[in-house]
Amino acid sequence: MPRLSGVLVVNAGSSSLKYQLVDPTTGACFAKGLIERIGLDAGVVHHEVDGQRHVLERDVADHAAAVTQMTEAFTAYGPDLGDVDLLAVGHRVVHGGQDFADPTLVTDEVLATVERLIPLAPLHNPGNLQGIRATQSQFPDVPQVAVFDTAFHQTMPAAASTYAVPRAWREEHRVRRYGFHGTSHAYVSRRAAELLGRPLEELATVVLHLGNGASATAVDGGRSVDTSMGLTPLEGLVMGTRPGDLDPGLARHLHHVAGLTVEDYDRALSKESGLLGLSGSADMRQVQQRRAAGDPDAQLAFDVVVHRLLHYVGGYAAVLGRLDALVFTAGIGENDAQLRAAVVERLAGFGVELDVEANGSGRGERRISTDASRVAVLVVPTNEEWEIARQAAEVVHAR
Ligand SMILES: Nc1ncnc2c1ncn2[C@@H]1O[C@H](COP(=O)(O)OP(=O)(O)O)[C@@H](O)[C@H]1O
Ligand SMILES: CC(=O)OP(=O)(O)O
Ligand SMILES: [Mg+2]
Repeated sequence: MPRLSGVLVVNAGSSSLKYQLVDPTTGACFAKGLIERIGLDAGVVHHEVDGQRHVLERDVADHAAAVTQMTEAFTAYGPDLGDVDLLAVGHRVVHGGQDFADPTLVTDEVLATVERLIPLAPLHNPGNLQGIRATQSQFPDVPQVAVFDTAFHQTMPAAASTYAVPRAWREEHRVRRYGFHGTSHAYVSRRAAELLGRPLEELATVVLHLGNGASATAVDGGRSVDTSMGLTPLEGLVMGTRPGDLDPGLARHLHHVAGLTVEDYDRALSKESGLLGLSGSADMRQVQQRRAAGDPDAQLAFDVVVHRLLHYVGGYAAVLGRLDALVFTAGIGENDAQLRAAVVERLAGFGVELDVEANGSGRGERRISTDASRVAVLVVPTNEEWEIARQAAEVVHAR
């Protein structure tokens, strides 16, 4: 049998680590897994290969232990990584600041920069860093490539990336809008053009990445020109546990009326707001179940989510000056037909027309607007792992 060759993609979250062994050319996934509850009691390792799922309970103290569990799962259930030509390990790194506009070969200097940026992505960058260090020691001879969520948005014009705050904040502390989920927005906007059979260069697209974290991006000719997340992944849309846009006066108000510290405030906005704060559940499936049962809090949560989405879709159509395609992706965007319908039906006055059947019963990549619709509405499942593998392989080939 010919030896397998692929890129190992590692996406380390705050308490989880997702991995995939991917063919960077075709996107074929040879095996994938998820390690949950890192640093908590009763960790769980899920490994999926050849359509079979293996679930193991293991204590996983930290991300270094998770990388060891990952390689053990490959050895136990296949494919054995010792028999694979590993072209690279590709890492999702959430915050790259303004230092990285492209995927980058990991060096000590790159790691120092990712570490320096921890205060801007405290939920994400620490796990990313530990994941890289652990795979470096497990696979010392394999090139490690960092693929940044922020990179795709480095093309935003200054008008979109600048906050109207004092010069010292902007110049000394690099306070500006960076944007996230760039790997997903890049992949999805490119696939959308392919699906429409039109050159990416001529399309004006709004991509709605709606997962646990959520963001909207205005893409003009394949380049990000505005996005809803900012300095940190808290700005913009309503998310599972994050509120998105707020009045900046809120911090002072809560400090005065409730004595909230910066830490209290940050925890509430990172972990206790969004769908969770409004409805009691951070998970959109549960919100929908409660809403169907007549729960008014779940209904309000849904309405707030839709209202904020409309605000961004309309704003970005104006920023782009036209709109060819509106694209839904990630867990909610790909699976929640009711939410898509609620957004698209409110755009009827602009000539956007939902194909109710394609929206409700179709699956996978597809157009969900009628042929008469002035804007093509699409569902494009994201594939951040393939995009990371592709970009990592490009960096390695260019060396
Ligand atoms: N069938 C569905 N209907 C509504 N929401 C769904 C459905 N399937 C998944 N989701 C939602 O998708 C979200 C998770 O999205 P995902 O992209 O997997 O998140 P992440 O990768 O950021 O952890 C959750 O809110 C989940 O409830
Ligand atoms: C940047 C961000 O919010 O990522 P995630 O959706 O994985 O939480
Ligand atoms: Mg995600």
